[in-house]
Amino acid sequence: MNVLMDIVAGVREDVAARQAVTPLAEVQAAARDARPALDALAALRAPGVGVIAEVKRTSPSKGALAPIDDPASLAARYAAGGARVISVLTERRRFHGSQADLAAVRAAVDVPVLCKDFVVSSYQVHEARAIGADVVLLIVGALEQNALVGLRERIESLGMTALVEVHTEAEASRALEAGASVIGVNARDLTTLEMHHETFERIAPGLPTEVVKVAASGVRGPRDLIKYAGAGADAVLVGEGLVTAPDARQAVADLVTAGSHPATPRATR
Ligand SMILES: O=P(O)(O)OC[C@@H](O)[C@@H](O)c1c[nH]c2ccccc12
Repeated sequence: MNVLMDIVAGVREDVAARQAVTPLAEVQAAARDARPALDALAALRAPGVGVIAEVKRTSPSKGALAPIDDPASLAARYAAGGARVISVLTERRRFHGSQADLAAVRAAVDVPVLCKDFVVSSYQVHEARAIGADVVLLIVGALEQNALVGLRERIESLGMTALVEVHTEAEASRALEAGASVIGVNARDLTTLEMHHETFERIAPGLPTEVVKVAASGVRGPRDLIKYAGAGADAVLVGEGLVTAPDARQAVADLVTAGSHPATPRATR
């Protein structure tokens, strides 16, 4: 079994356990009561290369990255540095995240918050909305095409934005066919956990201009952001490089500065 399928199997078990405690109707009601979602699409389309800063404790490839005792305060530092969106890993088994982390972050910042998980059911989409998520990740490689389309529609019908993640050209075609307006290209192959640094440069030029393009994984500093910007990135998604930085606010600010420099492609567009 590949890593992605293994993670998804665990997620399905966790979702079934939660659903046995809290039925869908209850989560749907909570989603309806939540404060309306923020417009992440507009935030990502603003001039300059956007920084999506991630709250990430652990990863399956690297193990423990940083002990994050207070996700809300980390997120507040990211926001102070100019992060356009805050991503929160909510997956429990491999990433040691939780929905409580996202709820805490949501309460601490006023920028859009991304629920970073392995979403395979509409139950999870309603959960994400109920805890205040504005953006939900969908991983093409984890979903059949009809599920991808249905989940994308569900996310948008709740006023949220879907960030549709791909790692290959074939997945990018599926994302477009599913109507994605924001596509993330992950440099890491989630089935093997290998990094392929050239993935974004290969795939992004084939995407329509109106699609918001996010480069994910492996961004350690301004040089990487500038490289991705040159290949057409509208935003970069950064986890490890920020959670391990001595000063998270400064580390985000350095990326934001690089992304708004007049010489950086996309800075003035
Ligand atoms: O820590 P990094 O190398 O900056 O990567 C962040 C992000 O791209 C990574 O966390 C990620 C990208 N896609 C995912 C899907 C699920 C879980 C995690 C991810």
